Amino acid sequence: MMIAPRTALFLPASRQRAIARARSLHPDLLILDLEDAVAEPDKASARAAAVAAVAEGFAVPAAIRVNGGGTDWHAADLAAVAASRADLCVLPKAEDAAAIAAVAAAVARPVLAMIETPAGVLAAPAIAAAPGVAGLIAGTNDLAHQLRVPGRAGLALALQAIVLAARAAGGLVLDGVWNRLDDPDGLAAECAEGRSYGFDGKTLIHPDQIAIAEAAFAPDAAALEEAAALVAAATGGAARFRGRMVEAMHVEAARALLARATGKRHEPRL
Ligand SMILES: CC(C)(COP(=O)(O)OP(=O)(O)OC[C@H]1O[C@@H](n2cnc3c(N)ncnc32)[C@H](O)[C@@H]1OP(=O)(O)O)[C@@H](O)C(=O)NCCC(=O)NCCSC(=O)C[C@H](O)C(=O)O
Ligand SMILES: [Mg+2]
Repeated sequence: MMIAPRTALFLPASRQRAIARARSLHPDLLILDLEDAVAEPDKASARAAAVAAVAEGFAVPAAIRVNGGGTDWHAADLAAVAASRADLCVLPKAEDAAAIAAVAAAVARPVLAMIETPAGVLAAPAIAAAPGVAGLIAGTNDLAHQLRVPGRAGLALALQAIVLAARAAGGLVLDGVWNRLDDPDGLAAECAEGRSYGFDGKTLIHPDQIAIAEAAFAPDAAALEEAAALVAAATGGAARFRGRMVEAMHVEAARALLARATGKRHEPRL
């Protein structure tokens, strides 16, 4: 089980300047994209660039998002990831648990499955529990498109189903991207909403978004102080703590919060 990223930055593997810039960035995870961010004529060169980039190394863990099953590039992408030094593979438009297990076996590293179609949402519990799947990512652009909803409000049920499926399988779960590059307040608000749904972190598309999402998903000082006090005071069974009832699950949640806050965020435990 890897420590869940709070911030996962997508970048097109076809953009050398973005790759160069990413070397000095510190999201919890980089995702070099071969799928929708890359135009068809650039697919092969982007694949080679992604493999070269992860071979050179980044300061943080790096994933490669392959093209989906049924596309002309899928098999070559999987072979490239399998032979690469990528920490993770991201599979878009996941819909079938058995196919995803086969992808995880082929790339021989953990897979983050993107849930971004109605069929994917309905299959999310089986996908999250499939062998080799470390967690789920909500693909909100594709999901809104396919559900024919104009905005995030119409995604609420799907987003909560994705969180539910990931948690039931014990995996991590990341929220979708915020497209409006010039609206940091909107990003912060969407991060807060995603956190309230239970997401561990957010996928991002621009370096300027990293600090905003990191702040939104990091536990604040007051929460950490309270968690430490609760763990110290824990006696087992029901108890009064600062005016409220606490039981074992509250102590467990406090311990998890403290562990997450002190975890080495740039070293995934795979
Ligand atoms: C959205 C962008 C195309 C905007 O690009 P641009 O206008 O060039 O940005 P800036 O001029 O503000 O860039 C400033 C410098 O930062 C570098 N940069 C920009 N974006 C990134 C990045 N993501 N990672 C690393 N570095 C980045 C630029 O190169 C500039 O540096 P320099 O060249 O040295 O001056 C662009 O931000 C972008 O391509 N973003 C990522 C797009 C992407 O990966 N999309 C796929 C994932 S989103 C998705 O598909 C989710 C899901 O599937 C769904 O359905 O929702
Ligand atoms: Mg998508």
